[in-house]
Parts: sequence; C-alpha cells; structure tokens
Amino acid sequence: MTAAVHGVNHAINGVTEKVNGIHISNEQELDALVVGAGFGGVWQLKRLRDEGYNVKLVESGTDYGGVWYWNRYPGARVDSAIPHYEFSDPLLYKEWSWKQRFPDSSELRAYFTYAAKKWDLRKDTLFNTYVESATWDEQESKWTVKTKDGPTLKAKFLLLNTGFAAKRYTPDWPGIESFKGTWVHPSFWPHDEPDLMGKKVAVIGTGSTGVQLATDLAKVAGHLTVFQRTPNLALPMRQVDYTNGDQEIPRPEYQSLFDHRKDSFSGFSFNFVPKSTWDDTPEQRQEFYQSLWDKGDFQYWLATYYDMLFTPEANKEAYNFWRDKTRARVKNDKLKDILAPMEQPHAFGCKRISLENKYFEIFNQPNVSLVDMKTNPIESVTETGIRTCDGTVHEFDIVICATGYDAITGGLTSIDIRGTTDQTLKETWKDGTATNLGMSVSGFPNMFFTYGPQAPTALCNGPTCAEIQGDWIVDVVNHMKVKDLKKVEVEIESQKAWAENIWKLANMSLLPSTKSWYMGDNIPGKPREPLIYLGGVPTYYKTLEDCAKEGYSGFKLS
Ligand SMILES: Cc1cc2nc3c(=O)[nH]c(=O)nc-3n(C[C@H](O)[C@H](O)[C@H](O)COP(=O)(O)OP(=O)(O)OC[C@H]3O[C@@H](n4cnc5c(N)ncnc54)[C@H](O)[C@@H]3O)c2cc1C
Repeated sequence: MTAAVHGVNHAINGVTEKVNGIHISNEQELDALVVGAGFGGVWQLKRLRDEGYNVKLVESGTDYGGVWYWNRYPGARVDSAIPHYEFSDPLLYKEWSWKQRFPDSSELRAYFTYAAKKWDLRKDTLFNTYVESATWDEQESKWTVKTKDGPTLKAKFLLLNTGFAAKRYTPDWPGIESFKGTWVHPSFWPHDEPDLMGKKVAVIGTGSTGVQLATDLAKVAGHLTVFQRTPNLALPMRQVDYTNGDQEIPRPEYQSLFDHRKDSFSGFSFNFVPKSTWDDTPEQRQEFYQSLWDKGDFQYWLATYYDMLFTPEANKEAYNFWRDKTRARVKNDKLKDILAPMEQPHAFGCKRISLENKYFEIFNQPNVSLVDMKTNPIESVTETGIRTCDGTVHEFDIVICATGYDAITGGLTSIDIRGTTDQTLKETWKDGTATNLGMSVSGFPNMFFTYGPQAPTALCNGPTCAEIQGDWIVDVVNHMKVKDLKKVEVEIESQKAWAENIWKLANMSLLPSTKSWYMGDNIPGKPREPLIYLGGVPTYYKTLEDCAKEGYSGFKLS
C-alpha cells in the first residue's frame, strides 16, 4: 500500500517503496537519523557515511540549504564573509568559486547543490519529510521517529540539526486575516518572485532580514514603509565582487584559515584585541575604530577592544562612534533620532548586529518612510493596511512581516520528543532551557542537536559550529561503537553545572541588560534566559575536547 504526499510515494506497513527516488522501508532501522539539510545536517550525513554508518537525512523542504533554502526574499544574503562561511573539505573548496565576499541566498543554494553532488548526498536524503515526533524505546535503546504523512524510522542516534530559525514568529495583531493584499513572512518567500515594482510595500521589523529587504525594496517599491521597533545598529558590509574569479584570500591559505576558525571567539579568523577601550588615547581609539569600520564584515563588533561587550562605558564609546557615523548618513533630523538616537538605545552588539549596504541612505529617498513603533505601535491590521495607535491607516499591497523566529529553541520544541519519561522536550524546558554542552539533554539519551541553546550558536559563524559540534557528535558515535555501548545519557549534575556556567558568563557581559531573541525576549511567555554560550568558540572547543578525553565526563555510558 502506498500513499502520495507532495508527489512522493512512501511505505506503510513495512513495504519498501521509493521516497524522493530513494528506497526506504517503514520502520527502517538506522544507526543514525539526521534531521535538517542545512550546514549542520549535511556535515553530519557526510561524516557519518564516511565512517560507514547506515544513516539517512530527512528535511521538510524540497532541497538542501537550510535557512538559505527558505530565505529567498529580495536582498537575502549571508553576513559571514567567505571563505569562513563554507565547509572546510578541500574536495569542495578547491574547485568552488564565489561571486561575492558575502554571497546571496541563491548563490548559497547553488553551493549546497554542488556540495550534495560532490559528496553524493541525495541517495540518502528524504526531502518533503517533516519530523513530527520522536520517542525513545528503552528496551531497544532506539528512537522511533514519525514523519508527517511519511515513513516511520528507527535509529540508534537522533541528530537534530533543525537550526535556530525553524519556527517563524508573527505577532497576533488583530485583523491579520482580514487583510486583502499579500501578507508574507520572509522565510516563506514565494518561489515565483512577486512583482513589487511600483507597489505599496510594508516591511515590519528591522532585524537583519528587515534591513536587507528594505534596502532592496526601496529600489523598486512605489512606496516603502519601514516599521521599526528597535534601531538596528547595523554596520557597513563592504561587499566585494569577485568578477575576475579571484577570491580575496588565496586558495592555499584556506586550510589554515579553516583550522583556525576554532581559535576565534566567534568562529571567524579575527578576535577581540587584548586591549581595553581605555588603554588607547582618544585619538588612537578613533583611529582603531575607523580601521575596523573600513574593513567591514563583523570586525567593528567582534574584533574590537575585549571589554566592549562587558563594560557599559566601553560599550557606550563603541555606540557613540557608530551613532555619529550613522547620523551623518541620514538627512532628516527626526529620522536621525529614530535610526541612530543620541541616547544609546541598548548595549551595542547585544542584539544581532547586521551588515548593511547603504541601508541608512534609503531614508533620504522620497519613496521611503519610517514608522517608529516605540512611540506609535501597530494597533491592528485592516482590509487595506495597518492601523497605528495614532489612528493612521497605512495602505499596502503587500506586507512583509520580518518579525523573526521563536529562535534557537522553537524548532526543537515543535517536535513531540519523548525520552525516558513521558515528558516532552517542550514540557521539560517549560520553565527554562537545560542542556549539557548545548548539545544534549538529561532524559533524552542518544539525542544530540547543533546550533541550539546554550552553545555559541548565533554568536558563532554557522559552518564553524556545524563542523565543531558535528565532529564531536561523530566522535561520540564512534566511541559507542568501539566500546560496544548502547546508550549515552547526560548526568543531571553536569547539566546543572552547564546551566550555571551559561548564566555566569552571561552575567559577566551586558547581554542580560538588553531585550533580544538571544535572551528569549521576542516571544511572549518565553522564559527570559541567555540562550547563547558566551565563553567564545575556543573555550567551548576545549571543553568539548576535555569531555571526550575524559571518556565523555558528564555523560553516563552503558
Ligand atoms: C535570515 C538568516 C540569516 C543568517 N545569516 C547568518 C550569517 O550571516 N552568518 C552566520 O553564521 N549565520 C547566519 N544565520 C544562521 C544560520 O542559521 C547558520 O549560519 C546555519 O545556516 C545553520 O545551519 P543549520 O544546519 O544549523 O540550520 P538551518 O540552516 O536552519 O537548517 C535547518 C533545517 O532543518 C529543517 N527542519 C527543521 N525542523 C525540521 C523537522 N521537524 N523536520 C524536518 N526538517 C526540519 C529546516 O527545514 C531547515 O532546512 C542566518 C540565519 C537566518 C535565518
């Protein structure tokens, strides 16, 4: 018996059928099931297969790329410069050439297609396959994983690479369903590009996505209205086109660069300088800030004085430089005060810093206006547009709701995961997240995740995290095989110690002083807690290494 879902046939009751062109039997038993086809999942599928395991990858989308599969909105591009933002395998990087220093979403998708071909991944990948639930079977020491309208799979290891952005968030403004125009979350951007030329367009939200969208749409929209709740302290990107095929960093230097990503606080090849803001004279400081500013990338954020994220005065100094630079780019005094206020709105760098390409200049255009949601919030959505609290109805053909995600934990808690008790992961984390090493949870044996809570995650370059965490997970799997073990489980005491460490590090920084998704603030009812490990990649890497050397201390192996 077969059933067709999204044009895909799958097996029911144990009959082997073809899913996405690959043979899969219901309740097929695997060494590992990898969920998610972004950097994390793809790296693990490749590594585990190289080690000879029987492994499959399932992905709810129809192709590789993870966030770059979903995010096709105008202007979507990565803020991590290449070659940092790619896999470290010479088989890939020796032949792949990028067109730009910060590639756009379509180029990143092309890169994933190339990687999938080189690594021959498709034969072990099931697309259109959303994991709904996973249940631990204590007798068998295996996970039973159910997919929506698809096969059920059994695996010794459940490896979740569901990313930080799998659960979209739209505020529940009254009347959204009554809007007669197009309402879209940018990560569900239609594959058939809508024609926005001359249209009345709203972009709600000025996170990284909002900034990128607004910059691009200001060029085509008849009128663009940007709704800003919080100023984005965005930095100049300094894009470079590699039109002649020459990449900025020569290929022979790549391997060393990849090897040293783990030595950088944020997984790139730069670090905070071992100098306080006040070690320099005011003139030296201006010169140093300017040099970082000119380099573009995240350097003004993550290659600056070491005390910038930790002391309010140092942070304010960094803000003031940013503010003066930015205000000089905006002509209208009122808009200057909304976009780059004289008074620092929040700690610099404690919300995700975005990179921009002439974003602030769009507000000098006659077809662009800005609504300050701090003083004039959205009250409701009408048939024709958005009503703000001052009573104005702003009319739109299309509203792009760039309001982000239930970030970092939402993708994991959306799956009904039950471990050694009947309590789901969502219930387990109801009052706060608890993990060991930001990769595993007590009561959920043989389950690991990457780019999740209590790890460097959003403060770390994506591929760096994917490889560091993925390699560590593969080592655990190998260790279990060599020692003929069935079950690896977090000890509750090590989990408690890790949570304390997360808070301790966060409290040393300015992070808790700022409302952001790093602290769970953007989702009503979400516990307020640091979702990110602030010790930096080198310390995190060493902690993982030590844990492995000590025979996986903090874990019970049986
Ligand atoms: C708009 C945007 C811009 C970003 N820019 C940067 C940047 O500049 N630099 C940087 O380092 N990082 C950036 N990131 C972070 C980015 O998430 C990482 O760089 C990297 O892509 C993480 O890879 P991943 O494999 O962990 O997750 P993802 O790329 O998010 O992939 C996860 C995949 O899992 C799938 N999935 C989720 N749940 C299920 C389920 N239940 N069943 C089946 N499949 C599922 C999803 O469909 C998705 O394809 C950005 C993220 C976003 C959203």
